[in-house]
Parts: sequence; C-alpha cells; structure tokens
Amino acid sequence: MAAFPLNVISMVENVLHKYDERLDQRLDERLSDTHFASRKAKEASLRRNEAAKWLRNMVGTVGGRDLPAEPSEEDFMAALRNGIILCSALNKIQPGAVPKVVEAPSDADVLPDGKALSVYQYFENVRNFLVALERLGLPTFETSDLEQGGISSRVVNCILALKSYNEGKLITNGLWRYGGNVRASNLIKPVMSKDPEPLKESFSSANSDPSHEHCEEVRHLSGDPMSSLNTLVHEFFRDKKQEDIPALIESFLGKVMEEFQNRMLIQQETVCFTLDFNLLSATSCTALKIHTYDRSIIKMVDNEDVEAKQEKCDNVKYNAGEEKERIQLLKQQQLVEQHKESIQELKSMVYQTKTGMEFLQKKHQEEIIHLGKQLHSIASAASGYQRILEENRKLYNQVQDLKGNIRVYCRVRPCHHNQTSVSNIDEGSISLIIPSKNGKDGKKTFTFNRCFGPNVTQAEVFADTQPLIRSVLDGYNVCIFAYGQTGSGKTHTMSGPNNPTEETVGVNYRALRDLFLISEQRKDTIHYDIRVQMLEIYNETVRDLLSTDEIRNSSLNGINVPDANLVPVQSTADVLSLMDLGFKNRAVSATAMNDRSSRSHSCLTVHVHGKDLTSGKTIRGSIHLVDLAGSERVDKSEVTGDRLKEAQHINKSLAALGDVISSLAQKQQHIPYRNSKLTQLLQDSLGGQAKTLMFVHIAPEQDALVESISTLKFAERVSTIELGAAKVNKDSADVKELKEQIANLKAALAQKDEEAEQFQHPPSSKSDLPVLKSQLSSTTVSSKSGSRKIPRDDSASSLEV
Ligand SMILES: Nc1ncnc2c1ncn2[C@@H]1O[C@H](COP(=O)(O)OP(=O)(O)OP(=O)(O)O)[C@@H](O)[C@H]1O
Repeated sequence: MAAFPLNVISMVENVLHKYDERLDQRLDERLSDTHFASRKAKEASLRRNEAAKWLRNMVGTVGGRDLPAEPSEEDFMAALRNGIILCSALNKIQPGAVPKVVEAPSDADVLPDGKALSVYQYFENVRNFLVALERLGLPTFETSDLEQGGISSRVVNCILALKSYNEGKLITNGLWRYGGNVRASNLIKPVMSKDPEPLKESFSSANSDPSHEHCEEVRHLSGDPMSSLNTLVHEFFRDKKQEDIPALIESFLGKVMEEFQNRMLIQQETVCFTLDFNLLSATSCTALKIHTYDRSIIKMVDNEDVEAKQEKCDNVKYNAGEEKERIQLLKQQQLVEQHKESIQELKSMVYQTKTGMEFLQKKHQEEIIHLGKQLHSIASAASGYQRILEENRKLYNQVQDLKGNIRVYCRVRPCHHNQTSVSNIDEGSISLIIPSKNGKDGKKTFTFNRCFGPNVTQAEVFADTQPLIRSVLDGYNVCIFAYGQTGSGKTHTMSGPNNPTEETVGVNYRALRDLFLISEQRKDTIHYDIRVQMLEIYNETVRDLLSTDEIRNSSLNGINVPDANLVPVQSTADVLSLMDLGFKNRAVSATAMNDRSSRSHSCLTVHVHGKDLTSGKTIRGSIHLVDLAGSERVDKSEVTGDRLKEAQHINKSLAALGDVISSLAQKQQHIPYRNSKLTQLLQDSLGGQAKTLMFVHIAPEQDALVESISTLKFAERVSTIELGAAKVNKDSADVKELKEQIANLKAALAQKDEEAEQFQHPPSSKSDLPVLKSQLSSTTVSSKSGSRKIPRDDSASSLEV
C-alpha cells in the first residue's frame, strides 16, 4: 500500500489535467476568435521567455552555447533537447539529483554521424532529468515533447514549476511544498503528468513499480513537499482492502474534481468578466495571478517575515503594472481594430452610395431620354394639331366656297391714341368693350372668317386672299372690297400707305403680281390676255379713271361698265403706272377727319381672258378690287356745301349696298341693285356666282365705337349672304363655234349691206337692217377692242359711264 500515493497523485493530476483540458476546450469554444488565439500565443511566448531567462540565470553558458534570452519555440526546444541545460539547472537546485550528466562533445569528439551521439545524450540526460523531477514530485513531460511537433508548453510548465520549486525552497528554507494551496502555478495551469493512462492501469503499474519505496525514501530525506499529501493518502489507504481501493480513489477524485470545478468556475467567471471589457485572456491570467499571489502572500504571512512579504508585494505590483500596460496596449489595439472596422464599414457605405448614385444617374438619364421622346411626340402631336386646325380652316373655307357665302375678314388698324374699344381679337372673332351707364362695361363679340389685329402685316393679310387670285386665272369672278368708316384703313389694306414699300404694299399690288406670276407659269399651256379697268363712283356718277379723254361707250366686255377703258397690261409695272394715273384722276379732297380720305368709291378691275393652247377652250375671269368711300356721320365730319353733298351720296350708296345685302340675306325675290351705282357695279360679285371677300375695317378708338358697332353688324349680315357656288366662265368648243359662225354671218351681212348700198341708191330695203342688227347686237364683238357683248340678265343692266 505504501507504494500507491505517488501514483495516485499522478492519477489525480491526470484526471485534473483531462478535466482542465475539457474546461479549456469549452472556454476556447466560447472565446474562439483570432484575438484570443494570438493572445494565447503571446502568453505562451512570455512564459517561454520567463523559463529561458531563469535557465540562463541558473546555468549560464553550457557547452559553449548560450540559450537565447527570448528564443523562438523551435530554438528553445533545440537548446533543451540534449538535456544538459535541464540537468545542470536541476543539479543546481537539488545537487546530485541527476548523478551523471553526459556533457556535450567537443568539436573533436563529434562523430561523423553526429546525430547518433545527440540521440544518446538526449535519451540519457532527459530521461535522468525526468526521473529526478518525478522523484521531486514535480510535473514532467514526455521526451517526445522536445521533438518537433511536441507539446512545448509542457516543457515550459515543467521548467516554471522547477523555478517555483527553487523560489519556494529559497523562501521557505527548504520547507516549500509543491502542490496544495501554495502551488500558485497549479492554479493557473494544472500540473501535467507524462502518463495519462486509465486509472486501473495506473494502479497496476504503480503496484509493479519497484522504485516506489525508494521514491518515498527520497521524499522524506529531501523534505519533499508532496510528502504530506503522500502521507495523507498513505494513511487513508493503509487499512483499506485492495479491492476497495479503486472505488475509494474514485470517490476521492470526485471530491478533488468538485473542488477543482469550483476553482475553474472562478477562473471562468473572471475570463467572462474580462471578455465583457474585450480584454480577453491577458486580463484573466493577470487577475488570476494577482489573486493567487495575494492568496500566497496571505498564507505566507503567518510563517514569513515582513521583508519577504514586501519583496513579493513588489513583484506582484511590478507584474500588475506590466499587465496594466499590456491591457492598455490591447485596448488601443482594439480601438484601432474598431476604427479599422468603422473605416471598412464607411468604405462599403461610400461604395454602396456611389453605386446607388450611379444607378440613379443612369435611371435619370433614361428618364430624360424617355421624356425627350415624349416631348418630341407631344411636339409633333402639337404641330399635327396646328396642321389640323389649318386644315379645318381650309375645309371651312371650302364649305363656304361651296355654299357661296361672302367671306368677311375684319381688320383693326393701330389705335391713334391710348383708349381702345377693342378688348380682344383672336383668329375668328373680335370683342368690343361696350361701356354702360352703371359703370359695368359690357362686351360684344363678332365672328368672322378671319380677324386681323393692329400688328398684322400686309403680307399676312394677303396670305388668306392669295387662293382667290388663282381662281381668277381659273375662270372665276372675284370681288375684294374694303368697307369701313372713313379713316379706318381701307386704302391702307387695298393700296398700302403713301409711297409703299415691298412690305407695306397692299392687296391690289400683291394680287396683280400673283396674277402675272401664275400666268407666266402657265404660259406654255394657256395664253392669258389681261386688261385693266379703273373706275370711280363719285356723287352717283361712274367715271373712267384711265381716260383723260372723253369716255367712249362702245366696248361690251361682259362687265357692268362696258364703255370704260380696258387697257391691256403685260406686267405688274404696267398696272402700277395705270394705277398711278387712276389715283391722280380720282377725286380726293381733304376733310376734317381724314385728309387722305377719298370721296368716291374706287374700283380697279382686272379682266383675264385665257385660251388653252391645246384644246382651244377659253376662260374668262375678273377681279374687282374695290376701295369704298368711307362712311361717316355727317354731323361729325363738319362738312358743308359740296363736301356735304359728297357725304350724302356716299352714305346713300352704302345704304343701298346694305339694302341689297339684307335682301340677299333674306333671300328676297327682288334685289334692289339699281338703287345705286355702287350696287350695280358690284352686282355680279354680290348676287352672282362669284367669290367675294369683304375686308371690314375698324377704327379702334373709343369715339369711333358707334360706327365700329354698326360696321361690324353690317359685316356680320354680309357674311350670311349665300351667293351660291361659284362657277367658271368657260366657253365650250360648240359655243365657240357658234360664236364664230355668228361673226362670219355678221361679216357676210355687213358685206351684203355694202353691196346692196352700192347697187341701190338709195337703198329701198334699208328698214330690214336695223331689225337684223338689233337681233345681233347682243352678240357683236367689237373688232377694235376685241371684246364681246354677252347676253345679260335684265337685272344686270350695264352702267352708263
Ligand atoms: N393697318 C394699318 N397699319 C398702319 N397704319 C394704318 C393701318 N390702317 C390704316 N392706317 C393709317 O391710318 C390712316 C387712315 O387710313 P386710310 O386712309 O387707309 O383709311 P380709309 O378707311 O381709306 O379712309 P377714307 O375712307 O377716308 O378713305 C392712314 O394714315 C393709314 O396709313
């Protein structure tokens, strides 16, 4: 039984070691992170350095080789591998512990195969060292731990235990006990045994160990600190039966493990607490060390002197200071790590934001392109809308053409002073402000085919008139006349201002220019004969403005003034010089209201006779460009005498025009064309199958409001007149042939007349001739002028000039 204790201790250590490993493993699992691993490695290197330092102090240079102060794990193991340093250190502490140390060979002794000697040394020295340690009850290690891949921490633990043993020996003067409460290092790291065999095997091996008695003996002799535990165990098992021992050991170990668990729990809690402050293993070790040292010191107080205690305290404080520095360093490192992590996070946020921005930019670009496309389609839809509006207007005009209504365009000249009576003008309507006595101004709106404001140019006004000019060359009768009170802009529209420029020239000039342009374009297919007539109606008398001589009354041209001069023209310039002549002849006199006011109605008529060069068909068209005299209120114009008479005539003729228009509007049977020369002149254009356009003019000044309203009312009535669809004045080939036959007959008849006159003096049958002449008179073509008289409706009797 006496042989058991050592092996029991060893077994206890094995069990504790296993248990400790399990605890470590659990802790490692809980604390498994890279920081912990690195700190563990640091801790191991510190411990290794501590062991190396102590060995250097103890043995100095061995075999000419110096152990490095801070060796790497590999260097450390290599230095200890031959066991010389270890044995030397142990012999210094416990002289003779290793009786024979195989020294390192000198260079000369080195065998060619140096490895063989090295293995021998290693085996002998290390084995002896471990046996000696075992005898001292100190933790040992496996010989293989000194090899590469061995557990170096066991070796370090062993050396540090030896160091503690030495220190304890010094302090307690040889009474230091390894193990029990005072074995500080055991609390930090439980002692490792070289032999973790199962319990039963340990027993049997312990039983068969022949050296146990010797060990016991040595322990007693050397004052071995294990002796008390051994004695205790020995005493405990002395009276026990052999077969009960395993059960007893197990119960004993159970108690030991319970105690160990409690201690480990404290360690674990300390580690966890330290973890909470992110100061992992270093702090826990430090805390445990301090705690252990403190406990050691407290225990030592009873037996040790104050000096030793003080030294220990200093040691502890020094260690604590070092640990504090280390903790601070770790804290800083951790802060740096945290900052690095934050920077990393920020970087990833910046990257994400950048990516987001790029995505948004891309999306915005796509949206802009999409919007651009939409805008484009809206713009084209808008232009399409404008085009449709324009087409609508044209269609409306075409409908008007088909219905034969007189087209009415309203034009407002610029206001001569600030107060205007016109509130609004848009494309088809004009609104006038109607002041009322109660201060609430009213508004009256009039609708026409087109309305032109004060800023509309001459070209824009003519643009809507242009298609009518083409119609003249296609064989239609067209009448454009300007109506409005005196000074409202009639002459400006029809002729332009005094000394007109290319931009300001009026409808007359533009119409004629177009006529010549189109006739020139068609000259290869149609030959046009264009003649101009210029008349005025002054005080109910029709005057030929193109004749300075007496006006002949001989030509019959299918117009209402057959005897007026019809002057052939080749170009616009010809027409302009004729117009000059006509204006000079026109009766113009100054009035208080408008010093350019013409006191007569003027009418420029262009007759077009076209002959198709291939078919021989002929067409006749004409255009009347009429500038009516201005209506005026006699009382307002302050005229007397002749001027009063002129004004009365003008008003009378305009009233007659109004009557004709209202009769036409009411579709009456009898239309009073004959009531004035003006209505007679315009008869074809008002009631016939012509295309008629009236420019109604408004003076926007407020004092002209009454005239403006009556003018616009009159114009509205005019716009309702249906003329019937316009017809082309075309002669068919048959009619043409008949006309030629008539001409031939006429010539033959004239010839016969002459012959008869020659043979019969005085002719007895002369009375027949007038009858024949009268029968033919309506179809006679003047050989001088080349014009013809077309049979006419009774109501459209010719005007006398
Ligand atoms: N649209 C316009 N733009 C600029 N000036 C204009 C316009 N219409 C008329 N005027 C000017 O107003 C004045 C009167 O115009 P205009 O002589 O044409 O009137 P009118 O109706 O012919 O007069 P009257 O009936 O007495 O002959 C002229 O000086 C003319 O230049």
